[in-house]
Amino acid sequence: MDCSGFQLFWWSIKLVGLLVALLVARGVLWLVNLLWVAPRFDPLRNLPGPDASAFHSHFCSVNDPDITPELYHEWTSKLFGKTFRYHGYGRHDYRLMSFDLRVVSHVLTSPVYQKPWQTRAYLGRLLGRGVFNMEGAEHKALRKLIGPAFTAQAVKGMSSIFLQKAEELRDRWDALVSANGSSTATFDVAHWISRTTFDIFGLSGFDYHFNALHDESEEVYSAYRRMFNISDKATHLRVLKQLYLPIVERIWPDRDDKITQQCLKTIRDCGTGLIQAKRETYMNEKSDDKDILSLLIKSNLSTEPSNRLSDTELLDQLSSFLFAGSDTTALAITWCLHILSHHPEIQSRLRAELLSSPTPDTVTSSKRNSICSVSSTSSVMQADTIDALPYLDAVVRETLRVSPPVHGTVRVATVDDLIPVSSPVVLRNGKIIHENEYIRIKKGSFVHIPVEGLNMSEEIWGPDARQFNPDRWTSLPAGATPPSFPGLANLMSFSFGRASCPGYRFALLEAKVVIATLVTQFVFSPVEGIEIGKYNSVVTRPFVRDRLDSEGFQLPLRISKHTD
Ligand code: HEM
Repeated sequence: MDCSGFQLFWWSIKLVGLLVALLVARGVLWLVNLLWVAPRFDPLRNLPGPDASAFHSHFCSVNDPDITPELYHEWTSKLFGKTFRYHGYGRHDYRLMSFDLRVVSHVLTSPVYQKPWQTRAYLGRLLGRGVFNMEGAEHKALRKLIGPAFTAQAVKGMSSIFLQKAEELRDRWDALVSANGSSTATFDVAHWISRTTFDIFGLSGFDYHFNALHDESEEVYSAYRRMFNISDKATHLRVLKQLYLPIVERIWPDRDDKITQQCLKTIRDCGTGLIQAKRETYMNEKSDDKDILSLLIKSNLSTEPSNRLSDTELLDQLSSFLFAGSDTTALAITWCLHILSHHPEIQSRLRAELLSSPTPDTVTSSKRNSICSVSSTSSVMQADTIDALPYLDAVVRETLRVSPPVHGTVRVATVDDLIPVSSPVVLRNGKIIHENEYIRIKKGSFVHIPVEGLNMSEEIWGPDARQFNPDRWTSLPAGATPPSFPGLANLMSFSFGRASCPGYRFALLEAKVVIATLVTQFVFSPVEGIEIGKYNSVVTRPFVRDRLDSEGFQLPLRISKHTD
């Protein structure tokens, strides 16, 4: 190497060194700002709340269903009041949590608060440009477009599917219970109910037969199931990799990434064909199909062409509804049977109401094969009868109150904001924020909405808030009724505001129909020698204590035929 070549080499080394040093310095500055500087100016710092050491997180506590009812009670009524902050990923990470409905309403209704980009990006990988992935004007337009698919009328139009599948499940269980000449059997009801709600959504969502109750090998069903299972079991590290290093998944996909891609392809191939066929039928015959996809296609075609969704986007909505509505409703039904098994007197009273209610002629199965062919007034009447039963309604709502399938949700402030409070907040420096004054929150701060906590707040529901008592629904305290309590269906379980659950009527009717069909036929009791625990991921699932790792999520129950 001659002298000038050596100098060039030497300068290159220096330049690279300088760049590395600058990058390291930037990283160090970023860390110093994140861990020490920014937290000092975070207005949430002054709020009351539990303390933590440098890398201590309260995530484990606020996500542990074994302790949250007691913990929230202690935090709100004894230690911090209704509005406080806790620590997310360490002491520097202040997060707001509130049981003050004015604060909660502000956060859930103001456009300032959005679903965190992490949630949207993660779900976007699986569900594409679905409703979960959208925010702002785009989200608002989409909610308007999907509205017609979830009206009370539209949901009633699907009731024959709910009845048909509930009866199919009842018959499958009947066979299990009667096997070997017995009249009692013990099995995992959670998985059976999940198969049922998948089937129901296949028919009422896309007019598609998953046939999961019959067997679980249908390819689109398997694709959804495998994909959702992978996402449900994803470790923290895996989620972080997918969010912050998505390129790794593209260049070097692991087994789960490959399976997810295959599943997405299967779903897209089938879904695109379905959408094209439905659209053609609608354009040619103005068909009267009542499944959600048909209603979406109609709504889409009657929207301004510039605002219409593409076929892929339509399919992404359907996948999002399936993701949001299938396991949630299955869990509502599953938790209800679990609770009834522990409250035999409530179970008997419910059964008595169901057996004494007038039922119109049942609809023959052939009429119910596809929602498109259903013109059955009697199934709507039957669903209407079921829907109107007061004790069933109270049992279902009370289950959703004490065991909400979605235990909480999170929003992030997109700009600095002032949040009005209705209960005083005593700051750490002794200053008081009075009613109708504001707490400050800075852009980027996370707000945790404690769905389960609000459902069990003594302040809202009275001193027996943490007990299962369906009778409370005949005379709710003033604080638990509108306008004081804004939750959909009088619960926080479906949230409320801009991104509340559009499927709540669907879920309530589906749950009632399935529970009514099962409880008239069977008696549910707990399995001796095991204890059922709750596990919070995005949803709250049941498991047998000490057997989660070996056997996964399940809810075994002892089921016998009702004979009286
Ligand atoms: C018992 C059953 C159900 C429960 C407990 C439930 C609960 C919820 C909750 C709490 C949210 C708000 C999440 C958030 O704010 O981050 C939500 C959103 C949503 N739910 Fe449900 N849901 C249920 C059933 C359904 C059904 C049956 C469907 C559709 C058929 C559905 C579709 C959706 C959709 C699309 C969203 C997103 C709304 C948006 O982002 O604008 N859900 N659900």
